Amino acid sequence: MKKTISVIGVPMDLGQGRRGVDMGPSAIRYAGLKERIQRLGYTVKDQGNINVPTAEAHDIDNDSLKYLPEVVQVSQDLSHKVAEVIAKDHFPIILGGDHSIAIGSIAGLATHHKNLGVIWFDAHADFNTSETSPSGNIHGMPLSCTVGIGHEDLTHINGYAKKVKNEHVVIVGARSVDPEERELLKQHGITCFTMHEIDKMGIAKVMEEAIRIAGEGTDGIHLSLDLDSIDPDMCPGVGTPVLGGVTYREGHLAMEMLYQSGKVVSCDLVEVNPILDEGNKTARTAVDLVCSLLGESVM
Ligand SMILES: NC(=[NH2+])NCCC[C@H](N)C(=O)O
Ligand SMILES: [Mn+2]
Ligand SMILES: [Mn+2]
Repeated sequence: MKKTISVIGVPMDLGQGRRGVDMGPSAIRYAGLKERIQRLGYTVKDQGNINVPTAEAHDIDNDSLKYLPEVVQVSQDLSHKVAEVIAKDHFPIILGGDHSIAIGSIAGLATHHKNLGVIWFDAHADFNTSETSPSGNIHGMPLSCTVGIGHEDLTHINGYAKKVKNEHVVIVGARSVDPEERELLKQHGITCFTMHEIDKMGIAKVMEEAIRIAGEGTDGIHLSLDLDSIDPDMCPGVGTPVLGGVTYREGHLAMEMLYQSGKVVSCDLVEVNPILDEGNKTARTAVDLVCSLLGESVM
């Protein structure tokens, strides 16, 4: 029996500065997400969207943690929704929105998975705190929050910090890390496979290692897939594009290997911004990749 997939939309744009990423859930749905996954033999339940406050209706009170109270509220609501579908043994696919939503998705997963592994597929490390962030944008901070570093309101969703152990977190695809963020990663022992390692070792070896780090001794892997990990030629519709990314085929091989591991319990698809896109190409790539994650191209 294949698991039921629960789709949860989070039209969040408060974690970064560019407008349009709030339309990510619509763009990914429009690219045929539900139909494509159903064709693979899964039952798909769309849970609709989490309510997100409108940027124009709120002021920024703190320039080093922009829209903090609003992001905290959405994280809490999303966490509840994810916990609810996980309790039914569904596989959640959470549609962003900017990457700050991963704070809520991982908090929700952690209610059930006491020892979760996380693969953070991203051009960035998203390991800043308000002290190291050059922008004050919370989408640059969700991974540090998840391991318990950062502002208490963000780290303590559901009343406790450290949803994931440092040794079970791995970043893949990084090529734009801020200097102090790099120091924090080292200090906290987070494994990071940059594009340099992918070029040298090959994506297959990198994924083998990543699956071992996030999968061994854990009760499941959460894939947090930032579409800016993929090269801008296939994913131009993202707020913070960085040249020299993961190719389309490397991305698919990574997803196929994750499927074969049998360890993945959930995923985020984040940072799709249709205003910056070319004919919904980025959302279509997101759907293609998630289909590989769910076994589309493995015989
Ligand atoms: N999820 C993302 N796209 N994050 C980009 C973060 C960019 C930069 N490191 C910052 O902290 O502002
Ligand atoms: Mn990110
Ligand atoms: Mn990114």
